[in-house]
Amino acid sequence: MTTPGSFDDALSSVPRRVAPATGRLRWYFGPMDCGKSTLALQIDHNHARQGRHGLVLVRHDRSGSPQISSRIGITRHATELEELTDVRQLVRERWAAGLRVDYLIVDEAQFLSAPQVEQLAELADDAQLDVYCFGIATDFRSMLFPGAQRLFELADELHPVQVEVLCWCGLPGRFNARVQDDRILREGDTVLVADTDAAEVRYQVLCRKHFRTGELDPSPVHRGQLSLT
Ligand SMILES: Nc1ncnc2c1ncn2[C@@H]1O[C@H](COP(=O)(O)OP(=O)(O)O)[C@@H](O)[C@H]1O
Ligand SMILES: Cc1cn([C@H]2C[C@H](O)[C@@H](COP(=O)(O)O)O2)c(=O)[nH]c1=O
Repeated sequence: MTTPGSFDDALSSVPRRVAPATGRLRWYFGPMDCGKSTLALQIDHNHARQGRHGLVLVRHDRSGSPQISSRIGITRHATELEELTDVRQLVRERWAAGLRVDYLIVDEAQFLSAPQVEQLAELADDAQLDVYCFGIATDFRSMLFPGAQRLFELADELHPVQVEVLCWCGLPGRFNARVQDDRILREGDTVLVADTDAAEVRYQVLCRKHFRTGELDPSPVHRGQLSLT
């Protein structure tokens, strides 16, 4: 017996999954450039290869397009999440069209609102979807993004992404500094979509000491600005 309008009710008309889902909410986090989008695309590929059906979601990809783009060169179309998108509704629409949803991939998940993260937790619990979220934990001021904070609070699994991004001094970098005219910006909007090699405002991953002191690379050869010849 299912309650009309519930996930169980909506699920009853949907074809069975090929492989069992675990219904877990997973949060993969790390600084810019550590390989999160690459990992998101790899996980999607591995699930799809086994006949599982995923919904690939993104909020504010750097490319400006609704896609997940990895700097290693692979991209995949994704559904853009707007500020007020109800993720449960997106899944219900798939079910209503007779499509299966086994897992969700969400890139740039730091930009989600707290209610959207709660919706993902509900989908994991009540519809047993496997939910994989990827994003940076802290902003240019080293404060948690609201979406990241809610993920730390709610996720079943926390996964720091293993690839180290090095500060110019050689220490592992964890802080995403926002840089303009070779100075670290300490004030501004939380959301400013840009890349680590952008022209005007860019981001640079630093260790805590150099994030704190504001010291940027003293030898710009590391950023390809000097010729060695
Ligand atoms: N040509 C390349 N060969 C090997 N690794 C690369 C290449 N270009 C970029 N990368 C690696 O890709 C990673 C960035 O991946 P990406 O998924 O875009 O990161 P994130 O989503 O965490 O910002 C960096 O760790 C970088 O070392
Ligand atoms: C620190 C910080 C970052 N952003 C933006 C910049 C990029 O567009 C993304 C992170 O992308 P990546 O895939 O992890 O490289 O976030 C921002 O808007 N505000 C910030 O404070």
